[in-house]
Amino acid sequence: MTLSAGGDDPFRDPSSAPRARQPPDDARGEPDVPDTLAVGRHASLSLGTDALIVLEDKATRSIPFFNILWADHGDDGDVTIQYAQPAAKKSVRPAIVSYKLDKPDSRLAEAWVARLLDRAYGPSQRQKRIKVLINPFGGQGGAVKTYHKSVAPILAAARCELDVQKTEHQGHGIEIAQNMDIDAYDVVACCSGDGIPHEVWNGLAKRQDAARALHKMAVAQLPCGSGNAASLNFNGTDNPSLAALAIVKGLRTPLDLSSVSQGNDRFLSFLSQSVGIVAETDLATEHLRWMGSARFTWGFLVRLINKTVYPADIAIQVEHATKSAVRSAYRTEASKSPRAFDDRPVPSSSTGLPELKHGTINDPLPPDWHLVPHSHLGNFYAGNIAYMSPGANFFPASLPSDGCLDLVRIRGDIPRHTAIKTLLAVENNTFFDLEHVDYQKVCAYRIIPRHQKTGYISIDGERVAFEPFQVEVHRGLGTVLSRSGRLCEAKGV
Ligand SMILES: Nc1ncnc2c1ncn2[C@@H]1O[C@H](COP(=O)(O)OP(=O)(O)OP(=O)(O)O)[C@@H](O)[C@H]1O
Repeated sequence: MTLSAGGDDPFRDPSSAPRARQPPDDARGEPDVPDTLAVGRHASLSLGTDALIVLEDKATRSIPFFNILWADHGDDGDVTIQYAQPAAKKSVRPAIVSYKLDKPDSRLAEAWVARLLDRAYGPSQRQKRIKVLINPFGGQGGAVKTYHKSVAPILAAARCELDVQKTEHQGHGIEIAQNMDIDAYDVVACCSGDGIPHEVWNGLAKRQDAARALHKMAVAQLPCGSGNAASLNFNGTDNPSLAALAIVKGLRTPLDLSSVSQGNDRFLSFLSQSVGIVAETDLATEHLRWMGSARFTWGFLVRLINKTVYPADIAIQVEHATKSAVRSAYRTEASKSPRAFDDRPVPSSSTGLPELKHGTINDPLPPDWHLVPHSHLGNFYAGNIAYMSPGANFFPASLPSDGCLDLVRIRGDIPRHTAIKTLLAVENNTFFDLEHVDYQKVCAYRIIPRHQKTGYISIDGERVAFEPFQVEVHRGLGTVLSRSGRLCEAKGV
């Protein structure tokens, strides 16, 4: 490769080019720090546009700033950089480069390391204080091993403060979140499936200071379960080591949470609510676990081919009724630049959960709502975020904090070939535009199943009673860490 001496070219040969210098930042009183550190006769470290350029013996390699976990300098001026190095099977593992400055200068090393960390973290909080919850029974039961092998080394290299606890029984995540010291941590990271994040949000919701706790505590997932939608959407991966890196670099992001009112209960949902084919496929195929993810496809096909219908009466508060309105709402948000800071006001410690604007399922239907019979309903599926499972971007227009759920309704009596086309369209990202897929943005609804004694209702992937329920969205009530600060890591519309 020919090395040029161009000013901004990250691949320039620093030994032959004049050192590029950043103007001093008078406001912060930073010394004049060069982009490039000479660390040997034929070696240098340069701050490029998006990456650290390591030149050694005329060979260059670049380490994206996103992958830089930490950097340190010693009194003698040596510099040590820890980063997440790509490894097999789309994963990363920590690696180190360590160099001595040509001329020991600990002030220069300190200032350069500070600049490197600024580039590496941007507005993301460094050295996050993380409460790690590990569900030893999540997924195939490998969460403890996965944590120690793939996750902990990344978090430790990034100098995160870690407090690790295993969940010991069902509902333990609720208890832990309900009683935790929210000022001692920045993040609760769940080494689990989607079940523990669901529990954590519900535990935070039970506190006297629910609004503050849900605002303060970012809930993240280190994917170790059978359903890992939270990580797919916010970390952009279901690989545990890459998810750890995404959490290290994640930006605080407001997330809508919905209240579900059923019987005399009120609880929070962060992911989805489904009645009909998706709920039944998810929950009634446990005995086919040996099939792996094929169990969903199989369960789906059987019900599609039988043209199963799930009649219900439904009342909806619609926010965007047509696909063009939904698309335009999505594009307006997606065109904004990444959100660097969480600009929501911090709720006081005496603020609990928001009041229900539309009452509970036991209250009369609000006066402006209308129950509409859906006698041929096949699929009622409300989603808060895009991916429901790998390759299943069911809600491509979803926005984490638009105050809406994306609601999909499909009739159960559509022709079989159309139904199969629908299934394939989810994987091909053409689902949204299918004519027979009704897709709206809604802020509240009530659904009452009819003419069925038993059946399946899934809230965030967990089975609840087969009874009427009502849902209302609370805009930006919860907090996650995401890569963009405002969107899911999914192809939009
Ligand atoms: N030590 C434990 N023993 C039994 N159950 C537990 C334990 N810790 C957590 N759980 C329960 O495990 C359930 C599932 O958790 P999680 O989402 O992590 O795993 P999963 O494999 O994705 O789930 P699923 O079994 O729903 O597919 C949660 O309801 C949680 O309460």
